[in-house]
Amino acid sequence: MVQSSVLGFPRMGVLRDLKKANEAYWADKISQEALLAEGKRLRLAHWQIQKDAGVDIIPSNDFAHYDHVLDHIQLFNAVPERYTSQKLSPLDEYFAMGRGHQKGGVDVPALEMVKWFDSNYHYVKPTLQDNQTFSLAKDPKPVREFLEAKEAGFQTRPVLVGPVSFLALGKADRGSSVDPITLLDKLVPVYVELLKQLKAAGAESVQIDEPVLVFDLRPEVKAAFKPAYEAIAAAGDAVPKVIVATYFGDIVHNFDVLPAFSAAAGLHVDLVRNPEQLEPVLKQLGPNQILSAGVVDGRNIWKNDFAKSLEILQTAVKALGPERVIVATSSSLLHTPHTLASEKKLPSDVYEWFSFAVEKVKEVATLAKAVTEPEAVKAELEANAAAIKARTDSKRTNDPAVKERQAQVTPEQHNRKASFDTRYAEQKKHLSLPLFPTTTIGSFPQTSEIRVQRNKFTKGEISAEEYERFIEKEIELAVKIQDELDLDVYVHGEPERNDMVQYFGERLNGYVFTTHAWVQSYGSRCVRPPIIVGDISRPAPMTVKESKYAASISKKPMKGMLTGPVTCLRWSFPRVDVHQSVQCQQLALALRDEVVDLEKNGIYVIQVDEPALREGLPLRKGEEREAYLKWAVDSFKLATAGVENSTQIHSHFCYSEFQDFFHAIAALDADVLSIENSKSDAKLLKVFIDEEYPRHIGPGVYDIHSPRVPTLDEFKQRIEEMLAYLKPEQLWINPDCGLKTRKWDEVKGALSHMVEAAKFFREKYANKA
Ligand SMILES: Nc1nc2c(c(=O)[nH]1)N[C@@H](CNc1ccc(C(=O)N[C@@H](CCC(=O)N[C@@H](CCC(=O)N[C@@H](CCC(=O)O)C(=O)O)C(=O)O)C(=O)O)cc1)CN2
Ligand code: MET
Ligand SMILES: [Zn+2]
Repeated sequence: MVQSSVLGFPRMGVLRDLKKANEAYWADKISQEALLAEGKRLRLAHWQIQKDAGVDIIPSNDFAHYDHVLDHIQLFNAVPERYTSQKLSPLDEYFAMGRGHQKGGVDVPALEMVKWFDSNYHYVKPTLQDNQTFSLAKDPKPVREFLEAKEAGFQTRPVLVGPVSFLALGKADRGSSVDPITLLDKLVPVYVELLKQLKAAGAESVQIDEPVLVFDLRPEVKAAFKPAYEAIAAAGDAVPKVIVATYFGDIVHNFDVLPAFSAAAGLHVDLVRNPEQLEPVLKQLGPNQILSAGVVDGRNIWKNDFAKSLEILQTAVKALGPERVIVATSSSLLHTPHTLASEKKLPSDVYEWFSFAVEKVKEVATLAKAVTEPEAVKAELEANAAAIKARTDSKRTNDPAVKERQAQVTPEQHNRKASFDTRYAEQKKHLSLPLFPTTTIGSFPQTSEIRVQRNKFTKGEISAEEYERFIEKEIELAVKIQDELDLDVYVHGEPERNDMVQYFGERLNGYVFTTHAWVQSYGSRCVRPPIIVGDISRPAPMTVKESKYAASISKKPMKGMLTGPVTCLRWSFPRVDVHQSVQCQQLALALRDEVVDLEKNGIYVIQVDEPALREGLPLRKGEEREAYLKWAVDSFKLATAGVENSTQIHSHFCYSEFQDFFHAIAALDADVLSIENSKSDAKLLKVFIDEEYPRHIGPGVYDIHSPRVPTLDEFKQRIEEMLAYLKPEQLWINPDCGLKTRKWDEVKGALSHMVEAAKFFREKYANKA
């Protein structure tokens, strides 16, 4: 029999229950016991969903209160001393690492959080010391949750982040220089001990995730697999059977690693991203090894094309026999929303095109049956074929006017009228900015009042005029606070936006949106990506009204604020029937019109955010990467190049790992870049000197993910460090990212320190000059 399996299930629950519980706990509104009980309720509910769907292999330990990599930091007692020394409860210590802790005399910042591969999920980076040791936490979470499931009648397969990936995804702590992979021999015994405990608890098999296998690996990392997996194999029957899981790419380029897994029961590969790896992978498997075939996409919301998946599965079954094939999701379903059943407002034709986590779980089970007993699931197969055909034939997808405009795009439209020197001279005259200009990245706190008013407006409980007036009041407040803080370039604060991508999706043709399709982004934060179903165009200006109003009441330059084409694409669920470059160019043309309209309406500083540019970068170096960068950069340029020299284009990136594609960042030709930097080594900025980057840069000086307010000295120290790498006349002073997740008192406290620090350096350098 072909079995079915799920690599991981979303954690939030139908109504973002986990988010609500976590946030209530952080606000001291519920007890630790109540929070843990809610976690348990969600785990049980999610196991039940999978069991009811007929899934054979159900995961455990895929649940996390904040992040699953963070779980492993605690599991291996790899918690930095600055947290352990606080003597917090394990749960509070865990949250302190995730989001910082500034309460009851304790003041520790969060660990660094970065993107999980090429997704919009963020994980907490293992942060390791020169003298790092590991040991197994008491009452290890994977064992506890396995037993919890078992007790409730679910036989599960625990999911673990593999030892090599755990280390390779980590970094040395500030002040340490250890290469994490050199710690492998210290970690492996702990790992083996954990596996033994799982076996003793009754686990027959475990899923060990080694997703780093899809990267180009350093030789040191490659070499780590053999000793790690040999040590596990040496434990023989004392440990469960191991399925090594990879996802988000192909592993063919790392086939020389596979002998390390010769004792593993099987291998999971992503056949949605890379169906072509099937044949070579089949040839690599040992005589008894199982293939877990990831055919149901864990990263999008489109209904599975059963005919296509069955073709892949049949090939696998032909080669291995039904007993050695498992039908699986391509990756964890963490990246998909909970259930389509919650969507009551989708157009009915479109509804049939989608499948969220609950529905995908059923797809996996249906496919597993269909491989050997198609008659048993005949109705499901027919319904699926009909839905796929309906989408292919739908008139929704095609807009000839959009195609026509795309055909007319010229190379010149991608370039500004003059080079940076000329532009900057005009901008300087026009904007009269001081040395070390201060600004923020766009959003100000999305208070619960803002959300409540928006919710009322959406439900029709207040009129459009009332809502508009409310938003104007919020903009007035933002301007007033910026006056008081004495910032140099203002923002309107984005109070009217539910999300920087969803907001634009809701104002563009070619999109549909959901009411409940939340996906975890980090910790308790979720996004509701809009869905691209057809050709995209802009029926009317999207942001002009708010920006114009903000500018009218501001005495300093007001920055217009847009989300760039690549980010709109990546943080939506894109279509799968048209290449992403085509969708991106459509978005770029819509945004180009918006940029020009803002300028026409007196907005002379315009920020076009592209935080997803890096995330979209193909995971491996090579042709695919260069092709992506070409269309991604072109889209940004097409969106922004329609303005006069005197209009200043800013762009924003919330990541600092741009060393490996710096040429693309430079090619954007943005007048000012703001980048996340506060948690990274200022050394990363060296690339700007090395590459003689001529334009202006604002490396973030304030970690906006944490409620913690940095001191004035911390700001000064950070700016001092940056000045070792950047010229004073190049430097802007700003936070890492937008401030929507912060509270006003945190923002006021932090920004007043930030402005004071900027003024300190302004004075210092004025005296020098
Ligand atoms: N798409 C996207 N990806 C991103 C980012 C981003 O900003 N957007 N930023 C980076 C970090 N990620 C982040 C992701 C989410 C949030 C965030 O704050 N999300 C909000 C939801 C934002 C939203 O869509 N809000 C809606 C719905 C708000 C809501 O919960 N309404 C209540 C009703 C109102 C109430 O009573 O509170 C409900 O629906 O139940 C709105 O404001 O209109 C949250 O989790 O709380 C922040 C950062 C990277 N990726
Ligand atoms: C994730 S990047 C966020 C940029 C946006 N302008 C904001 O300030 O929220
Ligand atoms: Zn950002």
